[in-house]
Amino acid sequence: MRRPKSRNFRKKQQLLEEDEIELLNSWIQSQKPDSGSNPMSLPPLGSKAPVGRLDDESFSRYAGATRFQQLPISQKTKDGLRESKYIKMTDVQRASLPHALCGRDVLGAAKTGSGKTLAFLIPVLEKLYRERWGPEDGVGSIIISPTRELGGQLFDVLKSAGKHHNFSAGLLIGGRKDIDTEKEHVNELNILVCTPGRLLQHMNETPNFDCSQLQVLVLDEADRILDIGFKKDLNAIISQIPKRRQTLLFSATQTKSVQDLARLSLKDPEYVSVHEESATATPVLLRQTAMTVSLDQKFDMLWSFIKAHLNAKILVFLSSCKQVKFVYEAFKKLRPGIPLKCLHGRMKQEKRMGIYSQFCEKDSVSVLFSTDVASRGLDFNKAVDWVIQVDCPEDVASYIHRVGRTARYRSGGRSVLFVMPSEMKIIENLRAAKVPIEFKKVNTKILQSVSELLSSLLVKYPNIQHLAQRAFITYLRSIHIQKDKEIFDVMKLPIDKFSASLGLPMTPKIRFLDQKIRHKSISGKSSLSASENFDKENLLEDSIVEEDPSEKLELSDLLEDKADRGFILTEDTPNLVGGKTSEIEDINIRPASRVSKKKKLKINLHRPLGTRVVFDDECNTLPPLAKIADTDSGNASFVVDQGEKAEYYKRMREELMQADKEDKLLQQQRRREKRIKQKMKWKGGNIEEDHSDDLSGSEGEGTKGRVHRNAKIYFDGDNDDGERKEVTDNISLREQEELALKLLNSMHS
Ligand SMILES: Nc1ncnc2c1ncn2[C@@H]1O[C@H](COP(=O)(O)OP(=O)(O)OP(=O)(O)O)[C@@H](O)[C@H]1O
Repeated sequence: MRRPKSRNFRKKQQLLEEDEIELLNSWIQSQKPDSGSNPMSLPPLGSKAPVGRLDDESFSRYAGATRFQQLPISQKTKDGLRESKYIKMTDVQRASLPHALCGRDVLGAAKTGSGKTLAFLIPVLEKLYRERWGPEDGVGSIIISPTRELGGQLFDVLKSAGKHHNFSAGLLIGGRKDIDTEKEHVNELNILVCTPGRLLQHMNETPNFDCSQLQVLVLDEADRILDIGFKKDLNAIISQIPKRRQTLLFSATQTKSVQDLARLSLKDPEYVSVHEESATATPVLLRQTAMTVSLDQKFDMLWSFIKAHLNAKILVFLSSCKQVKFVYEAFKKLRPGIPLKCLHGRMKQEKRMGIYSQFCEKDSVSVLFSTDVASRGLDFNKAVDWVIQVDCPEDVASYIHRVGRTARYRSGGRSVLFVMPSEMKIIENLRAAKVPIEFKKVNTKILQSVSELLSSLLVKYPNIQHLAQRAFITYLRSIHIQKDKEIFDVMKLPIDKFSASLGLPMTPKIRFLDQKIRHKSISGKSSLSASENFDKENLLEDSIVEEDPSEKLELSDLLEDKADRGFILTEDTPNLVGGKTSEIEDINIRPASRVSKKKKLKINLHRPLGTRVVFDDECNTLPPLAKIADTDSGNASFVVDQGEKAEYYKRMREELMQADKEDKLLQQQRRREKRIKQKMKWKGGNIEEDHSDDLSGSEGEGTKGRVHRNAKIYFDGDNDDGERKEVTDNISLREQEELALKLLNSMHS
């Protein structure tokens, strides 16, 4: 704990601060274009030297500034930075800080991991400091992040760089239960780090929420926040904050859309793009590889990769929550020999944060399966060795952010992109965007097939089978809804093979695809049926693999080099099992003989001829029990026992027959009850109406009397004809006679 400072000390400190603020303010004033001095002039866009010609004398001493200590910023910020080990500025910090400190709007673009966070946090702290912002002034700055995890990370950096300031700051992100406590205190906060949804919630629900004094608005990952997904929220937020403010937008893939900038009412923004002229759009120390992997081999490839990199920290991107859940749960059961984790938007917030911080731990090796929630901004303590993109990113920007989770700030990293033959256009796009990606063919021979293990697992664990079905559907849907149809065409996918590769006993029905196929054949674009179409694609894929001479060359290269057998990449793969022969043996590499892909696909086929497919109540297929996995014993092993299989079928059939019988009985029972109810109703209603007739005493009074005399009175008007008939038929003759007698009696009396 700090000892309370004496009054004299505090006074002295205050005077010093006042002097400092005066000095900083006069410096800022001198940078204004109409101040008579030359405005600070920065190099043209994309210049390699971030801070170049600075004509103004008062500013010249900052021209060559390379360290934070040399900047015209408060001692408190300097101390915070020094203690957090931030000494030298990065390019983007050197280029943008002078502008941002002068109060200008900035559009900052720089590669992933290049230090953009401090480039906007320092100006926030400085602006509020110079304005002598205090608790009574309320919200002075809002920093918006697209994801909760990134919000948390920004908040941590803010806390460490700004620890000597007296501002109050809060992290407002969705999924937190303590919204009421937040509402009580949000007006006392000076700096809000938030996600758009939560901020808007406070704007709409928190009484007296006031940000009318806002000084600085920051959008981290600006292009993401400005895109369609956040459009409504962001527009609503912007409409509630003052127009007179400083706005800082940062991203590795910055927006240049005039419309976006107009939405934010930027004033002559400075576009600071320090790497625009760089030879590559991605970090220099990032080595990027792409390889063709057919859809049905993706999981084999992923499994083989993980098994070959048991000492690495690997981040794996998949396209949907369902994919992530399935791969995580299934691989966990198969125990690859490395801790597995998963992160997606459907998880509870505490769990999400817990997983995120566990994965950040420096020395732990693990695999994190994630959706794009982890694709932007997250630093993971600079500790990720590999980024694997199992599913193709939706565009180049998304690719750049995903791979940017490794090779951050002076550290190296590697990435692998699995591309399906139908998605090859993405490689062209990436190269056009200056992404240096090396293309490698896969050595399918050294792939370990996981599909067989999966199909056994699905038999044993119905919940995983359900996850597999969901993963299958959502993956196809994710492709179906992609905008870039040149890359993503669901009709080109080997759907049956994909289903088999997930271990599913048969391909689930895909409604949206059926419609698409029907539409296609009606419009005459294709005379092929769906399966014919897919078969054609499959054949195409096979022929590509079989006939490519370059692949043959690489295969033989690989086979000669034993160190590379652990995995698929040629040349140097630093995180390979690395010469540890015992581990290489553990990997259980397939024999090196050339197995044609077609043959392999046959092995993957999960529905042998003559297998009966059994459906459950919800029309899901029940597993045919091709194999039973004994995964609990640690290593997944197979028991391919015919007797056991037959026993399984018998049991299944008996269970189904029993269920059918029970269903029929239940149905009968329900019908009977309904009949009785209706009869009772009629009888009760009749007596009641008789009584009412008695009371009215007049024949013509009310319809009820008339209805009684009508022969077809017995049934509820809501029932349909079919049901009426059924009930009529079921009233016995005796009952009808009784009824007629009753009616006659009532008429006579
Ligand atoms: N001046 C600096 N000196 C030392 N380390 C720094 C400096 N600036 C940033 N870093 C470190 O570099 C890493 C990346 O920084 P940051 O997260 O700000 O990058 P970014 O450009 O925002 O990346 P992304 O585009 O992925 O969001 C962090 O670990 C951060 O602590």
